[in-house]
Amino acid sequence: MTQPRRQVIVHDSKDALVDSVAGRFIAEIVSLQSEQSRVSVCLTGGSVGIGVLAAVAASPLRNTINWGRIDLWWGDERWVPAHHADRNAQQAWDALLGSVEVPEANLHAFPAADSGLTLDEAAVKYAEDLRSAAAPGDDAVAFDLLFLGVGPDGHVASLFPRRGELDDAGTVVAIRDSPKPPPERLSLTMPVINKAQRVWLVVAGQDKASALGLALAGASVHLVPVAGVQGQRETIFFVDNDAAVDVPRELIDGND
Ligand SMILES: O=C(O)[C@H](O)[C@@H](O)[C@H](O)[C@H](O)COP(=O)(O)O
Repeated sequence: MTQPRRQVIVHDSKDALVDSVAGRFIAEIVSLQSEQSRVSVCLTGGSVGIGVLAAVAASPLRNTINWGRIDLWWGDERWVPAHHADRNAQQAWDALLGSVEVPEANLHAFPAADSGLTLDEAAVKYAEDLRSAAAPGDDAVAFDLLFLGVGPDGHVASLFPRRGELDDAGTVVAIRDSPKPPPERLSLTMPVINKAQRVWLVVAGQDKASALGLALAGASVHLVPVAGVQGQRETIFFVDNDAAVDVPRELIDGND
């Protein structure tokens, strides 16, 4: 098996980044749908991840994607009611999913805080959903494409530095006392993130520069969780100029 590809692509601004990634996303999904009957995509929360979805919605090419043949999952979720403004799935619906013909059955959102489940039961339920959609013998879906945002502390999904969840060998974890509000969340684990064929990280802002620079210079996953991210085929960091200031120059693949 060839070595997984890692790229850092720098954009002049956050707006340029989300527009470019939206275009690449549409092209990638159309290409994948020409090769396979269904495509699985794992979405992220965060302003840049949601910005990409809004840019997809604004694209005249958005319906070149066959929304009937794409399964959408989430990398993490805030433990809030189903239609709460802070909910990643609600933000994705508002930004894009409410504007395209994606069947309800294709949306695999985490249970919400008003689902009647406890936080721990919700984690178990999502793990069961991942397992039932996985290849035979596998414990979770191997996503064709998984998006991640990155926090100023290097967190991805809801996996934060120096926390036990980083070493969890399961598939879904319940998060309490999250450093990023709200305090209770649900998250995929690092093994499930890294099972994805393609991982696209979307990172903007000066406040991310240090964590990104540390991660790309080889810091440990416990210090900056983004350091532990590695897709099976590719890992692409889409960053704006502000977030790229501490990235070793030799790692930058040019500007989009
Ligand atoms: O639920 C969440 O909050 C996100 O999943 C989180 O991991 C986010 O992606 C990062 O905090 C980056 O957020 P920004 O893109 O807004 O910087």
